[in-house]
Amino acid sequence: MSSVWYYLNKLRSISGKILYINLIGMVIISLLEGVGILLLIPLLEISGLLEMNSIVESNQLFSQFTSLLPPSMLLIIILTGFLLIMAGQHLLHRKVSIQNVKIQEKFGRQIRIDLYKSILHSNWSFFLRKKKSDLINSLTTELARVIGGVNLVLQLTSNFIFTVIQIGLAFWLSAEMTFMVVVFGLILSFFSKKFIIRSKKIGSQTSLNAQEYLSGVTDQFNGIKEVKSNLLEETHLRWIQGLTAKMSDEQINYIKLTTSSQLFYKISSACLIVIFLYVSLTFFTIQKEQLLLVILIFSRLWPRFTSIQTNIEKIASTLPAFISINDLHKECVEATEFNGETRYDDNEPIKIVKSLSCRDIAFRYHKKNSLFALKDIHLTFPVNKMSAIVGPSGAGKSTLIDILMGLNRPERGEVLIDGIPLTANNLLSLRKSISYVPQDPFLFNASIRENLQMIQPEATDEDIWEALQFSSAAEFVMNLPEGLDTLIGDRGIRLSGGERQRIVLARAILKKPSILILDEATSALDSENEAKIQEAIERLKGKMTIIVIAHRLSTIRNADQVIVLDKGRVVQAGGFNQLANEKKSMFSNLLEKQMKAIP
Ligand SMILES: Nc1ncnc2c1ncn2[C@@H]1O[C@H](COP(=O)(O)OP(=O)(O)OP(=O)(O)O)[C@@H](O)[C@H]1O
Repeated sequence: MSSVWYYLNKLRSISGKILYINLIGMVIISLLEGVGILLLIPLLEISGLLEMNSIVESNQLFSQFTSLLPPSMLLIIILTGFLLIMAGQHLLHRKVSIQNVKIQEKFGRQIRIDLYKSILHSNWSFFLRKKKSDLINSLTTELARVIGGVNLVLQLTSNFIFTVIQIGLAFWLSAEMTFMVVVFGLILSFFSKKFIIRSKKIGSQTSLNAQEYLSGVTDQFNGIKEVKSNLLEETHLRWIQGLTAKMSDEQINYIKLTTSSQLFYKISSACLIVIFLYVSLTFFTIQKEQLLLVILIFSRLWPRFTSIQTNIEKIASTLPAFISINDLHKECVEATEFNGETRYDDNEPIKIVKSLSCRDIAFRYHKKNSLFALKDIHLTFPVNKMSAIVGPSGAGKSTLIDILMGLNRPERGEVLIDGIPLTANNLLSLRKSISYVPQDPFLFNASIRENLQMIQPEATDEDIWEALQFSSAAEFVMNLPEGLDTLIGDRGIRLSGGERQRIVLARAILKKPSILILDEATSALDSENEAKIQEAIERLKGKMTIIVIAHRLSTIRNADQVIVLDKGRVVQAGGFNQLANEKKSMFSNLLEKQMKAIP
């Protein structure tokens, strides 16, 4: 329940005093409804159906009131009063309902933003641990269940207020009878605990199924080429048939559960009325007028008991979503990269004067696992020089880059910027001065211009064309149907791997970084384009610090230094020719293999 309290508190702080005003509105609506029913008393008296003075002592109030009115006007006055009270109640009800939706929307929007923000601000190791589809599921399905759950709590509160007021009115009419019904209601709610527990269990299953569904569908569409080329359609169809059957069963079980709890309540209410009538007529010599009124009130009250029960069951089924969203939120807070006051715009890019370096760095992805992805790393990346990192697959090249960018924190040792350790204080500034081109470049579903301006919103067309020219992308962009305004990605035209890489490179250059990091940036290029990018990088040399991860050693011939990694350690470092001449070394081996591979 602590997760529910957490979100109720949030609701309170997000909505402010309007929440309490609305709760008071609900109380007034319930009171007006009660008064409306009480007005039936003088009506029934006038109609001669009942003799009201005989009902309860408190009704003498009505008699005193009605005796003040002229008898000929009595019916009209009471009917007008009834009409005004009902109209007032419905008008207020409308206002409160609209206000409720406003409160719910504001709350829903705010917690969506808060969760999204805390996910975005989490550190890189959080993203390495988490499945993308689970995060999407949390931000969509689970969050919607939490918002729905909070709305249910609001409904429960209004039901509760209504019920308490109605009980109060019923007490006024007959304390013994009301006491009996309330005791009966409490006994029933004790027995209906098992429905609530089962609801929570079904709710947990709902969460698991939704997670499995989204994760499976995302994986399969991401790998649709493998699915089609390996004829895996049938296997995946069987998976979805199995999972959807499980989801249907779970929904049917939930409906069975809620309908049986309602059945339980309805049969119990029939029993209650029978017992009530029997006890009243046999032991309490109750008058028929009083009986009629109490039945009138309880016929309105009892459905409220049932809906309180249904509300609690529904809330129980959303509890697992509350717990999972709350846990995710806590995990994000623990994994926050920067503290809450950090303003992204306030940090200027860092100006490196001498070098970026690593001092005695060691890093493991899993602390329990003794395997070090990097160990004993002492390196210096001189400013405005080009450094290349090479090594076999799994050597730790990408891990080293992630540490340099401050995405991963070393377990031992530190990254130094001109001798100053990289900490949370200068991390943002460092990131602002870096442009990174990943192995698998990502482009948004937008035009080429938007994709480039995303990183540098104030870039002019001239800047964009210059960057495209630089990355050898200008020619093919010019030939696209709408030039810079051509849509790319899923909804636009498809670009080849090489074209995508050149656009992403142009985007990186547009930022005018002081450090350019290229992770296999030329891997998807043909030799002609690769040569063009080589020329471009040559042009950049001396203007910015360039760090390149390269598999194709031909691309790093002109690097100022080459660092060779193997099994997480630096095994060689020096100039290209110097390393190539070190016989029987890792570098000369790699070089030899590549020479042989070229026909
Ligand atoms: N998220 C991760 N969780 C656990 N281990 C990881 C993770 N990422 C990488 N590793 C491990 O760390 C080691 C270094 O991986 P890294 O990706 O840095 O190598 P690499 O030299 O960049 O390889 P490649 O050239 O194939 O991209 C490998 O043993 C790899 O299995």
